[in-house]
Amino acid sequence: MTLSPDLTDLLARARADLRMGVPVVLSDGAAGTVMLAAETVRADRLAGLRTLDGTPVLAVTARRAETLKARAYDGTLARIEVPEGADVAWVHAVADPKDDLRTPMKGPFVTARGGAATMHALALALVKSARLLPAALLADVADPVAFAQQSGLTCLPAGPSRDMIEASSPLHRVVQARLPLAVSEAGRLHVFRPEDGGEEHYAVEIGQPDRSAPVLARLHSACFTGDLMGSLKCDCGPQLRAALAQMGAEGAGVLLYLNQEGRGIGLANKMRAYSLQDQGFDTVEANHRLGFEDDERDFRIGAGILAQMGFRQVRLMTNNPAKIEMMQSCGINVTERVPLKVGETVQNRAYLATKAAKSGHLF
Ligand SMILES: Nc1nc2c(ncn2[C@@H]2O[C@H](COP(=O)(O)OP(=O)(O)OP(=O)(O)O)[C@@H](O)[C@H]2O)c(=O)[nH]1
Ligand SMILES: [Zn+2]
Repeated sequence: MTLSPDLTDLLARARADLRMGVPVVLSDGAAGTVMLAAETVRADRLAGLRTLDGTPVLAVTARRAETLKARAYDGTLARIEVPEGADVAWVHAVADPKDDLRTPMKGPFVTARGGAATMHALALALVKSARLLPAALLADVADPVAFAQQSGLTCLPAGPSRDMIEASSPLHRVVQARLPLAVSEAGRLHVFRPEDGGEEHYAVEIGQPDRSAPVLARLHSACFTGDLMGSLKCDCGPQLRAALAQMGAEGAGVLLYLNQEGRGIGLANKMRAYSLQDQGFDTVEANHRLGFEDDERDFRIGAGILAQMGFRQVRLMTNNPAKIEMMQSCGINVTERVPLKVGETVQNRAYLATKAAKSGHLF
């Protein structure tokens, strides 16, 4: 039926539900699971989860499990059994590292071994894509489709949903218009929107770059604190302005403003990482303690936008070799790396040094 939501719509709904604390049902034919985001779970919903067929488990990433000293038998994740008396505060304390140093002895945790962890991996991919803490509560349910219908919950087919989350949703240009800028009056802004209702991304085109020659390009990831607030903790704001200035001076270029705040974890999680940095952890350690990888960005998004705009060769303004590798593997030829070394401050010196030492940044 064409009026019914398709899988893309259901995924967008599921993300919104999880952010509100509403459960989502994952179905694999006859078997199924009800999931909740650990960050937004409420006491009544946790109690509801306990009335289902299976004992609830809290799925966390292997990164978070490492900090918690919980055994991760499933490779990239661990299924922590939720003890009988555990309440919402227990769930939050396991998922969120903010009080780890004050209360280091959270365990011991019992983690599940054997059996499939496919649903758990999907649940973690979903909460991550909803920009929540990477932890989810799950409990089995016998007839998932009927249960979802009775309870008015969004029901996702597990296999195809995972593929779609990992493939990242196709982007379409919705509008473009002239945007005179301080660096160049010949500016244009293009807005790209993903089919799954996720974050929009923008491209600022300066002048009329020749599509048959390498274009001066910058893939800039959103940084609310650095780009807009003038934060001294990173170099993003100066990098953004320096890139635009160089494009203005050369008369042509393209800057992608990708809404991948906090290297893809979202602003709330980035602020959690900042809070951990105030406890003494560096930028990479903070991400790991939260349960994320160092960098959760999907650079295929940027490559896809460049290709849609007709750019196949770039002179890429970056200090990050991973961006160059990703562009090349996505079919964008990086003919030259243009260094972007600006904005070092007393406050961001250690941050930049960590990026050089642990993430291979070139300074
Ligand atoms: N998780 C996390 N994200 C951060 C932190 N500091 C800055 N960011 C984010 O890091 C990203 C920086 O993006 P970019 O400047 O495009 O990328 P880069 O990897 O530094 O590479 P180049 O700037 O191209 O050399 C932005 O999304 C910021 O919001 C931090 O301490 N933790
Ligand atoms: Zn920044």
